[in-house]
Amino acid sequence: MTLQLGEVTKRFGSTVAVDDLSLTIPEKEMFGFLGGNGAGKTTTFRMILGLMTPTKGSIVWNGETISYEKSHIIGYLPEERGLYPKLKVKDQLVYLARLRGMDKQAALLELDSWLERFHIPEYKEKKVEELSKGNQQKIQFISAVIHKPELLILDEPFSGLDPVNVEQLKKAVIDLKKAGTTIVFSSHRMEHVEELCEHLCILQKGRPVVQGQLKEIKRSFGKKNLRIHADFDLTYLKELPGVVTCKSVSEGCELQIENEAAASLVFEALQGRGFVRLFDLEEPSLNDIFIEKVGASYE
Ligand SMILES: Nc1ncnc2c1ncn2[C@@H]1O[C@H](COP(=O)(O)OP(=O)(O)OP(=O)(O)O)[C@@H](O)[C@H]1O
Repeated sequence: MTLQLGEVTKRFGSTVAVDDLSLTIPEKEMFGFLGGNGAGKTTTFRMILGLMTPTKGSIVWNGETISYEKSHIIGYLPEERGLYPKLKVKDQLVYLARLRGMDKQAALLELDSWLERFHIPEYKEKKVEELSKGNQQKIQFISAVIHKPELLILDEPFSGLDPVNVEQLKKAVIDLKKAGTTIVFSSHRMEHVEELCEHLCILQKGRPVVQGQLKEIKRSFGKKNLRIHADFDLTYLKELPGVVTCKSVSEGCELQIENEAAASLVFEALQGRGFVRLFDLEEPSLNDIFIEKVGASYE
């Protein structure tokens, strides 16, 4: 049950929001869908949901073209939250669950279990407008998952939450994945994507600039980070072959290097100079990759 986008394009007048995008999202996986502001993420989500028709291309779930009629198999947490402020949590969630084919009793049971899980059972009888922003977001999350969708789309699910609530929601998302839900989520927080996703795509102006398995993306980036803490001046290291950048930090420096051979050269160059407290070679972070691939277009 993969989700396949084939050469999808969406134009708004002269703006090309999504440009010939082909993607395969593996089933039962968590897929990171990234990009700077205006890259085309939300537009892609709306097309997957059948809320917008692509100008060109196909979107296929489980071998069938996706349409609005299939919305009961999809769960969606939109970036712009959209609950009715005056309605009680219980009435609102039961209503939304029934729209997606659940009966009232099943919806209430599921709602109770989610409210318990998020430690907010007392909010069931409250109006949405009486809840804090973070708790409204939890309710909106429940509305996206109450009907146990096969495919879950989360647009910036962690924005606006405090660290404890981020962890709670992350755990819920991980459990849904373990239970077999295919999840696509967007985030501007690279560390969340690194933690949760095996595959990802970074969009820029509607086109993928990076796509594939996170491990492979990191390996093929062609640069690594080297952290050195030492009791002597390290600025001479920036002249060595294979050293791309050298940033001084309070305890030493952080180098971007081309490969492991460059790390060996740096290691040799440190010998006999003084005490080295840390020499740590790391894969590039997703943040490094994002900034290099997408950052250039901001300049
Ligand atoms: N309904 C619309 N009418 C006209 N242009 C639109 C419409 N929706 C989106 N766009 C344009 O399409 C492009 C992609 O927007 P989109 O909202 O998909 O980006 P995004 O990646 O979700 O951005 P962000 O991270 O800021 O939420 C932008 O240039 C936006 O202005």
